[in-house]
Formats: sequence, structure tokens, C-alpha cells
Amino acid sequence: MAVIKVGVFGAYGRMGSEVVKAVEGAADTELVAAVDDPAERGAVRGADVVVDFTHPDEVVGNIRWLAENGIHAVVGTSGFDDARIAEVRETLAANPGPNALIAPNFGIAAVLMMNFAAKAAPYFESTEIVELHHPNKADAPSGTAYRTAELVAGARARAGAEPMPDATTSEIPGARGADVEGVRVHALRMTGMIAHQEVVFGTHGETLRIRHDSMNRESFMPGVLLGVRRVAGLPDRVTVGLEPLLGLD
Ligand SMILES: NC(=O)C1=CN([C@@H]2O[C@H](COP(=O)(O)OP(=O)(O)OC[C@H]3O[C@@H](n4cnc5c(N)ncnc54)[C@H](OP(=O)(O)O)[C@@H]3O)[C@@H](O)[C@H]2O)C=CC1
Ligand SMILES: O=C(O)C1=N[C@H](C(=O)O)C[C@H](O)C1
Repeated sequence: MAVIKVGVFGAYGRMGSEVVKAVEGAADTELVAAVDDPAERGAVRGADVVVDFTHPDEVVGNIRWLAENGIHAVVGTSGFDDARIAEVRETLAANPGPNALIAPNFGIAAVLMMNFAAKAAPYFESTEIVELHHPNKADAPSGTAYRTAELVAGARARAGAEPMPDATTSEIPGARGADVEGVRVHALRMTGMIAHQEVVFGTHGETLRIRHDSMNRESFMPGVLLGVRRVAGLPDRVTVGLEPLLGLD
């Protein structure tokens, strides 16, 4: 059995420490370096794949460094919009060899929640997203909520949906949440929470709620290991989302 050599960026953080345990616990992966300081990036030289769970301000620089050093990147760090994804695509194009997999959420159930939300969206006049996270989270809205809003907006556009009804003319700033491609996203930061999201749909006489809850951070690890195992063989230099690895559209 071929063993994949893995480095971890953000190794002492909430997610990175789980990744270290998962990589050490799997029979087909070997931990070569656990890095929590950008000055020590060089320790991952010799790795086939580096997993990044760091900070939205750091991650694009980390991916660039990995691309320049010929190492595949499996990225969970949030904070990616279209401009950042475009920057990563340019970086990878300039450095032939390694691939990057950027997954807004490595939870298999979370990926299914996003997929189901996109499928449901064309059938409802209104869709809004409520995400709930622990109060130590740096970014809002969450990467998962942002990605869900993009998927919902895309599905609505392809179906020729009208803009969602909303008569608000007077508003305390923020009361209606953030507007992501026409989809309202509301972010709660609560002690006691880990990572949760509800996509709320409404039409005449009916509503639907699709809810996902991460109960612990270990739950993300099967998705992370799947990414580690598959990133080198992905057909595209940059893959966004775990969907293609799960056979989802
Ligand atoms: N895709 C997914 O499924 C998931 C994604 N996430 C995302 O992962 C990211 C990390 O979350 P979380 O683990 O809670 O955050 P933490 O703050 O607990 O961990 C981040 C760690 O990264 C370190 N770090 C910061 N910059 C660098 C760098 N350039 N190189 C190496 N290490 C660095 C930090 O060190 P220091 O504190 O000293 O700065 C810290 O120890 C967030 O963006 C979060 O949204 C989280 C859960 C699931
Ligand atoms: O910061 C977190 O905790 C999480 N971040 C990711 C996000 O921004 O969507 C994934 C998950 O929600 C946990």
C-alpha cells in the first residue's frame, strides 16, 4: 500500500489538531510535519499533500507557497470568494504539477445539505440562510453559508426565478443579513455552538427547512482524508467543494 506523506498547516488549532490525529491514525497516511507558524512552512518539504486549516488572511499565501514547492493542497480554511478562487487558479496555472482542493465544508452531511438546498431552491419564492457558529470564528458569514448562497443563487438563476419578495424600505443596517448574490445570510456567534446551518425556504402555504449540525470536529475528518487520498488524481488543477469526490453534481 502506498503511503501518502502529509503536512498540516494550522496544526495546533481546533481543526488542525484533529487533522494531525486523523493522519496519524490512518494506515495509508504518514504525518511528516505539523506547522503552526508561517515561518516554519519549510518543514513540510517532502510532503505529498499539505492540509491547511489556518486563517482566511493566511491561506492564499500558503497555497501559493505550496504550489511553488510542488505540494498538493487540501484546504479547509474559509474566506474564499470568486476573486480569491480566481487568484488561486492563476497561481496554480503558473506552477504546473500540484493540485488544490478547496472545500468550504468537509462534513459529508454538510455537503449533502448544500446539494439538497440547491435542488430545492427553484421550487420556492424565498430562500434565506441562517448559520450558527462558536464565537471564536474569525469570518462571517461562514464559508459554508457563502457557498450555499452561491449554489442557491445559481440554481434560481438557471430556473429563471424572479427576485425574492421583500418590501423592506426601512432597516437598521444588518437587520436583513448579508446579501450574497441576492440571497440573505444571517450569522449567529454563540457560546456552546460548533457549526450549524439552516436553509429556510418559503412559498405560498408551505415552508421547508434543511438543517445541518456538526456535533464535533472529528466529524470533518472522513472528508479531509478523502481529499488527501484523491487530490493528486483530480482532473482539474483547482477543485472547489467535495461534491465531485462524492459523485454529486
Ligand atoms: N472546511 C471545513 O470543513 C472547515 C473549515 N474550518 C475553517 O478552518 C479555519 C481554521 O479554523 P479553526 O481550526 O477553528 O481555527 P484556529 O484558530 O483554532 O486554528 C488556526 C491555527 O492556524 C495557525 N496559523 C495561522 N496562520 C498560519 C500559517 N500561515 N501557517 C500555519 N499555521 C497558521 C494559528 O496559529 P495562531 O493562533 O498562532 O495564529 C492557529 O493555531 C477557519 O477558516 C475555519 O472557518 C473550520 C472547520 C471546518
Ligand atoms: O470556523 C468553523 O468552525 C467552521 N468553518 C467553516 C465555514 O466557515 O463554513 C466550516 C464549518 O462551518 C466550521
